Amino acid sequence: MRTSWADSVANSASEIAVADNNPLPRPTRSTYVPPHLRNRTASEAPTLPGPVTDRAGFSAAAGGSQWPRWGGGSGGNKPESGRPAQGYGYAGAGRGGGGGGGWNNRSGGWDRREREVNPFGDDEEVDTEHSFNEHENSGINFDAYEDIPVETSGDNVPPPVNTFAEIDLGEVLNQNIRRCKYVKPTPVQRHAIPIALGGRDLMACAQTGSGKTAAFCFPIISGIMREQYVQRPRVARTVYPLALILSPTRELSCQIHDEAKKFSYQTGVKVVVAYGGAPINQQLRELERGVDILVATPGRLVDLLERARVSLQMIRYLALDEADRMLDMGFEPQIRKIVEQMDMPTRGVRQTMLFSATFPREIQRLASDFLSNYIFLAVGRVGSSTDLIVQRVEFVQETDKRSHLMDLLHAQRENGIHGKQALTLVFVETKKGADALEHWLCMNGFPATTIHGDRTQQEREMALRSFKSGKTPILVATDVAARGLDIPHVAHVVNFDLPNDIDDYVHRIGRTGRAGKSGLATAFFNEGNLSLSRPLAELMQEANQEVPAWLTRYASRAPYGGNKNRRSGGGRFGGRDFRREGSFSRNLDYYGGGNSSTAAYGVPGNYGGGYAPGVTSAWD
Ligand SMILES: Nc1ncnc2c1ncn2[C@@H]1O[C@H](COP(=O)(O)OP(=O)(O)OP(=O)(O)O)[C@@H](O)[C@H]1O
Repeated sequence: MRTSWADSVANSASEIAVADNNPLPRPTRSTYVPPHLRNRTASEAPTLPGPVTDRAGFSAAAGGSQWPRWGGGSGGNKPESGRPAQGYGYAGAGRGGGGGGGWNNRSGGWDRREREVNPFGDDEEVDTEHSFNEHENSGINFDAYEDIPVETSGDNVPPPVNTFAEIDLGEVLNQNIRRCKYVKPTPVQRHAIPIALGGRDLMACAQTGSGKTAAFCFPIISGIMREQYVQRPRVARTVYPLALILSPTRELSCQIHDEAKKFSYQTGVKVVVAYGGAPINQQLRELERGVDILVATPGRLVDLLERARVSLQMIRYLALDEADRMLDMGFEPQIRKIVEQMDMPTRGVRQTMLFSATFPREIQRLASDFLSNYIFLAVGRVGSSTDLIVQRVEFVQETDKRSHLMDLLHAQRENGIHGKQALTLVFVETKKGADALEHWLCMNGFPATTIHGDRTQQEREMALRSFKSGKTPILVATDVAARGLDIPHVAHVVNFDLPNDIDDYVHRIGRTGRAGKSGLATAFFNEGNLSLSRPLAELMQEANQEVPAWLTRYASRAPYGGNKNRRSGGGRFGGRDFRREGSFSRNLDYYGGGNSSTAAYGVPGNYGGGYAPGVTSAWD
């Protein structure tokens, strides 16, 4: 019988208790000793593993742990891959080999830990059992993700886990996970975390709001915690982060930074963010205080690299969030520069993880340049939207859009369907259009603010704060707010102007219906959106939405557009790992509900190439 994520939530505390007392063979786990209590002898610091040929990667290890314990002590073995794979448990976390080295070689040592601001705002000890039983996320429909089909392809795919307790990320990180009230891993976390802990490169595609941030943050933080002895070069004013997380927008980088700070609280792992539009000196000062994980937007990072204030020489982990956006025409040259033309260890030496809710095949092909013997993971159909979001499409002529929006907002206000705190995010195509609509809404008694690339960073951040707090419950945005932003209580996303690309639509509507909550998305469609009619109708159908008859008629007449080759094999489970076009080995794993996945990876590319002109304007 399948165990659902939701059902398991209720039982998690007991599962964890059982896991802790389980007499069955399980990975042996030495007691985790916080870094500040460890013996700090610098003599045994290993250097960065040298480049390797292709890695054999994951293999079973004898002796209780399913995976080899390369991340362990100075006497431990290294993986063939040349970089550490992490087994269950700490295997001594490097201490067994004879004392160990310093905590990396950060200046400032442990004392800073004492001054670390508590990002949870709780200063009491976290009571494990109580915390796991607490349902802060009450109202979250954890079942919602259970019927999602999961596909993995690649060699020797590490098996998924069902609970955080099975993974053993380390007690401090576990405690932070409990503080976040994450009781069970989401499906993408169940699969991606073991893959990443196994040292494997990963291309992961999972629906919006399904917990991808933690899926890449946990293994990185845990990995850095294990690698206590990395000796970093000492070059005045240059810092050497061990992990780099790149994202396309400033706001998203800030959000990932905030999340990563929470997850790494009291682990000794330092997270710093660098993004454009904010004073660089302040960011430089932060960097100088020490950095293990650098979260950055590409533009600001290139600046820091060119000033030689950051070196990528010690990077062990590279994560690209919204990876398909990062590799599209707007960003690809910058990403290539950062990854291939600076001093970052080559693929195969570093571990590379790419995450997004959408992964057009042509972008997958590009992305494979950055990956080595990687595993492809798809949770749900690539580029699909979650059926937690009720999608409506209304035929509205350009000239009627404002009054139509007004009707929606009035109805929403009167019905109070979504409660007092309901926030509405309205997407428009241009920056000027955003300003004009915001002004008009305010004039008509609807407090609104706006976020787009022509606003200063300060204005952007203020707008976001004002929206989040409910002070201005309507945010008019360009695509700068389309990806990644996790804003609680967004009940309604309105596509006032539809995007040209269906993937952009998927990300936009994904600002609601997150973490198992439901949401509403309304789109205004007219003849100007013809090319989107077919992919939109298909997407809605796949997400079990009601497709208006008029949209079906438009779709049947429309040329195939609005789609960057997302859907190739047809059917719900078609269109996956682009390597399956060849005879790549694969492994399919279902949580039920999925249709047969054996559909051929059909039709060859009809990649239209590129994004609509102007969409990069708001990106960093
Ligand atoms: N295991 C978990 N249990 C409960 N909530 C979780 C869990 N993992 C993540 N979340 C919450 O789910 C929400 C969405 O997570 P996240 O922002 O990582 O989604 P995402 O998949 O990256 O979405 P997007 O594709 O839009 O970037 C966040 O509020 C996060 O705190």
